Amino acid sequence: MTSQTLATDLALSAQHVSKAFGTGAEKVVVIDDLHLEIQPGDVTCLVGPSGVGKTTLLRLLAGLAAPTSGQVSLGGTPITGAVEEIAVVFQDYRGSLMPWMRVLQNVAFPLEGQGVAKAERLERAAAALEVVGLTDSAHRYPWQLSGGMQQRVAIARALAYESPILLMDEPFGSLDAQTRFELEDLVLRLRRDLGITIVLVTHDIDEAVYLGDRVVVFGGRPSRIVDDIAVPLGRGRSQLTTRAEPAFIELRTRVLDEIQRCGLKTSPR
Ligand SMILES: Nc1ncnc2c1ncn2[C@@H]1O[C@H](COP(=O)(O)OP(=O)(O)OP(=O)(O)O)[C@@H](O)[C@H]1O
Repeated sequence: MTSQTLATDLALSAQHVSKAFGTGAEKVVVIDDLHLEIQPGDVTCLVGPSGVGKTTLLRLLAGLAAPTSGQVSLGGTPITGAVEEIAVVFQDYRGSLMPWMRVLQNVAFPLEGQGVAKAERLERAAAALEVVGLTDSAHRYPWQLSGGMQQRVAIARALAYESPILLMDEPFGSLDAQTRFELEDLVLRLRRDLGITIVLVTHDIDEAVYLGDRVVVFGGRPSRIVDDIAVPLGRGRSQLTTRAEPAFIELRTRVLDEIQRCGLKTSPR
């Protein structure tokens, strides 16, 4: 995997997408007539106040939930369920790893369901662990690892699918700041070295601006896109210098302002 590119030219898009939960008087429309096109090769960060529908949208984009109306498509082909071109990483890495399986097996295991032969499963798992810097921990159990390492295992598992698109839902929300910085830089490396298209939901405005080629701000109920910002910070970013750049500070202020104008709370770091 280290020498392989996972770049795709397939655009992931939501067209006229609406999503409602419940029925009758209980019905809540969370997303209404949303249009969003994810550009291949970009890191696109989705931000917005709590409850606005970010996770719901990510699940729709992943094919893990169906829109009430409208369509999600990949390269023009409608998505009606999970597809092998899209992998997903959730915040709750503890719930997603199996404690009785060693790290290598945890990464390799889901490939069994895809019909991948055992030797290739192990090879792909080992390559994915190398990408996330965990080769030395392949034979340990998840509970022997720190939270940040466990989330690296979860990322490795997604990489082992060799999917060109990675959707991440608050992947670093429960990690300490230093570990978070390391994993943010891992995300940038995945995009740079493997060409992976990444969509990342975060509450952290600084993280969104640091990682994003584009930051999409959601607000309102039903939710709509209140701002869609191209981030002109180049691709060679550094935790120390990028975050101090005037353009970075200007963008984070703009995003925070947008979210505060939605009248709800989120957390700048
Ligand atoms: N399965 C469900 N059934 C009913 N309501 C749901 C369901 N899933 C989500 N919702 C509702 O949809 C709204 C959006 O939820 P969602 O988790 O997508 O928001 P979010 O922006 O990701 O929030 P957070 O930032 O707090 O994680 C919330 O009001 C939530 O209660």
